[in-house]
This record gives sequence, C-alpha cells and structure tokens, in this order.
Amino acid sequence: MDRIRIVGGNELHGELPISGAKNAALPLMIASLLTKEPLTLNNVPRLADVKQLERILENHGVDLAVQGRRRGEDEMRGQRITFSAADIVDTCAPYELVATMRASFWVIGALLAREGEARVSMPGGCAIGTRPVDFYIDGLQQLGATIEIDGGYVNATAPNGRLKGGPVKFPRISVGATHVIMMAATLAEGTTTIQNAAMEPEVVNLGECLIAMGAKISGLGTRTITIEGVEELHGAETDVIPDRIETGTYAMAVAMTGGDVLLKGANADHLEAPLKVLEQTGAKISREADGLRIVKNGNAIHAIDAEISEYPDFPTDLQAQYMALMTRSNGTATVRETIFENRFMHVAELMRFGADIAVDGQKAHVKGVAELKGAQVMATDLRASVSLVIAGLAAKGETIVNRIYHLDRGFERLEDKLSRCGAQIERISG
Ligand SMILES: CC(=O)N[C@H]1[C@@H](OP(=O)(O)OP(=O)(O)OC[C@H]2O[C@@H](n3ccc(=O)[nH]c3=O)[C@H](O)[C@@H]2O)O[C@H](CO)[C@@H](O)[C@@H]1O
Ligand SMILES: C=C(OP(=O)(O)O)C(=O)O
Repeated sequence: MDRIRIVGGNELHGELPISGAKNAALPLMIASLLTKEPLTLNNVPRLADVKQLERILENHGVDLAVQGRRRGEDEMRGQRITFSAADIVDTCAPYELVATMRASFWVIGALLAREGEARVSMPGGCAIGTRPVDFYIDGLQQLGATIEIDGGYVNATAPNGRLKGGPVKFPRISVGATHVIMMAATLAEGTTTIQNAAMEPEVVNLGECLIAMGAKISGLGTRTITIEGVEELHGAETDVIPDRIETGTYAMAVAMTGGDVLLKGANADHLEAPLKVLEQTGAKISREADGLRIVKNGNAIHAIDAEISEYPDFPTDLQAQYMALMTRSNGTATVRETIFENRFMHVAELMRFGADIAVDGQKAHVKGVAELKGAQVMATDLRASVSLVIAGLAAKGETIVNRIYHLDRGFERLEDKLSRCGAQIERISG
C-alpha cells in the first residue's frame, strides 16, 4: 500500500492551484441522470471518488467523454467531462459500487425522478458517525415514493411513474438530503418546498446547474428552497466551484509551517468563518485577483476556539486540520463539533506527534505544545488523513502517513502541490 513520507520543518512559499470541489463535482455528475441530453462539467478534479462515481454512472448507462482543455486554459485546470444519459439501462446501484462512498447513494433521487424507480445499496463513506439515511427516505416518501428496505438496499418506486411535489421539512440540516430532494423535485408533478435546507456552496452550485438544465428553482443559498417541477430537463454546461475544503486545508498548513502562499483560484467568499478564525490565530489573509494569499511569519500561533457547524459557519470538513494547527498554539483552544458524533478519530493519531488533546463528548481541548515530533500515523477518514499531513509538515523529523487511499479520494496531486511550495513530501509506492 502506498504511503506518504514527509520530513517536516520547511516553510511553504509559492503558488498552489486549487482544484474543483469534490463535494460539488459529485452531485453535479449525478444530475446528468436527469436528462437525455449531454451535461458538460468543467473543472472536474482527478480524484478516486470522481472515478468511482464515473463507474456507477456508466453502470446506469451514462456515456462519458473527457475533453481536452479549452484554448488558453491553465494546464492546472481540472477535466472537462461530458456526461450523456440518453437511456438509463439499469436503475440499480449495487453494493460493490456504492459501498465506498457516501455520495453514490445520491443517485436515488435522480433515478426515481426520471425512471420512476430505483434500487440503491445503503452507502459507505468516511467513518465519522452513524450517518443514517432516514432524511432521504422520509423526504422521498413526502414526494409520494413508496420505499422498502430489503437486504441492505433501498427500493424506491414512484406510483404511476412520477413523484408529486409537496412540502419537505428536514429535522436537521443535511447537505446530501438537500441535493437528493432538490434533484428529485425538478421532475416531480407540482411544487416542492424544502425547509431547513442546506445553504452550502455545493448545493448552490448544483441548484444553478439544474436551473441551466431548465429546472425552476428559487431560494438557493437560503434555508427554504422551492422547486416547481417540469416535464423534462435539457443539457447544459457548468463549472465546478473551487474546493473550499482544499483551500482551507492548505491555508491551515501555511498558518502552521509559516510562509507565503497564493492559493490560486480559491474563492474566499465560501470560507468566511474559517478564514476569520485563521486570522485570529495570527495568519495574514488577503484576497487577490487570482486567489487568496496566506502569509504567516514565525510568531506564535494564537489559541482560538472554534465552533463547528453548518455553512456559513466553520465546516466540519476542516475540523481535523484546524485541530492539527491548534496543537502548536500558545494556549488551549476548544474545538466543538456539532455535525458528526464521532469525528475525533484523528485525535489519537495527532497525539503520536506529541500533541496534547483531551476529548470531552463533542468538545476537544487542544493544548499547544512547543514542538511536534514526526511519527508513523494512519487515519480512518479523508480529512483526518490530511490533518496528519499538516502536522507532519510542521513536525520535526520524519513522518509516514499510512493508508493514504483516503487522501486520494479528496486531494488532487497533494504531494506535488505541496512539494512545489517547498515541502519535503513524497509518495512511497508499494
Ligand atoms: C460528499 C459530501 O458532500 N459529503 C459531505 C456531506 O456529507 P453528508 O451529506 O453525508 O452530510 P449531512 O449534511 O447529511 O450530515 C449532517 C448530519 O445529519 C445527519 N443525517 C443526515 C442524513 C440523514 O438521513 N440522517 C441524518 O441523521 C448526519 O448523520 C450528520 O450528523 O456534508 C457533510 C457535512 O457538511 C460533510 O462533512 C461531507 O463531506
Ligand atoms: C466526509 C467526506 O466525504 P463523504 O461524505 O464522502 O464521506 C468529506 O468529503 O470530508
């Protein structure tokens, strides 16, 4: 199995390109199931999760065409892929394809809306909590679907082949359930109102793509989204937004190692809460025409508490990275996670570097230490894995990060991007 080897202690300097967002690309790709016509996506990142979803979509009958870059386009820019679902040949998403990734379950809404039926295995994804699918099931039932759970599969049918719009209220905010109900409602008969909807930029990216495909949607970026169903959708072309989690991750890396890096293509508007916290820790952040610059001198990292919550608050997908940063602060910071009940799996691994962290329910108290020392570590999920990379970059000596297939799910060319900024980091194969 591949590993990442890091020799810590170098500052980061230079330009680091930000890729298209994994968590936006995945639902956008699924939207291609809603129409017979081609959907073209620009800036699709080269990631294991994208590859896996391509396999799932191909199993449903989607043809993929990866196209060259457009003239004058940056060589670092992501892929341009056209997805054509002229005919859906299979409405089943089997366990073998769905088990590794949460987002693969989301095909259920689009298949049900277009074909009137779907059989989808219960999903996998990062091990960060129980992650049930009850909001999806209740939401689809509120759109008239009949749902049965059988042998680990969710079997869904729309009576008379078409869903019926209506009010859907989520008991708590869910990004995935908002994506799914929004997609399902585009082709339903009548109007759907989603209350307690997610406001994440990835939801807005999907909603705007659906509008470009002919959907009638209002309220994107608010807690109430209204979707007036239409008979059919058509093809369109959409850009995947820059990855705000990748942006925040590298910003935290610079805040920890020190240095001066331009995160090229980053959209600071999607990261207001975490950037505000980062500034309080002592980093200087400035918006530039082509991205976001982060500068940190050798001064102390201030200990600042963080409350993790839904967008527009501090994202849970940056919690582990922020905790890595706080391990070197000049005081004690409390990080409170309110989204997932078991997202502190990185704590034990960060402690291998010599970090001082005490977990108390949903809170982690991180007491800064004078120095981290390189270690052998591994993580059980994607963002936890990258928090170990950040700690390794700042630690003294050698760090080996094992089980890096998690990193490949969500970080494009991680070791290449970081080594171009001066980090001593390499992939060891085998
Ligand atoms: C591929 C992708 O975009 N994944 C992101 C998505 O995951 P995902 O969409 O799975 O996360 P949700 O927003 O649904 O989860 C929020 C909370 O709701 C709970 N819940 C959710 C659905 C449900 O049916 N029942 C239920 O109880 C979850 O267990 C969790 O406690 O949003 C999370 C929260 O920002 C991010 O950490 C993930 O990176
Ligand atoms: C938790 C994540 O992914 P998933 O929802 O696919 O597990 C993530 O992107 O951090």
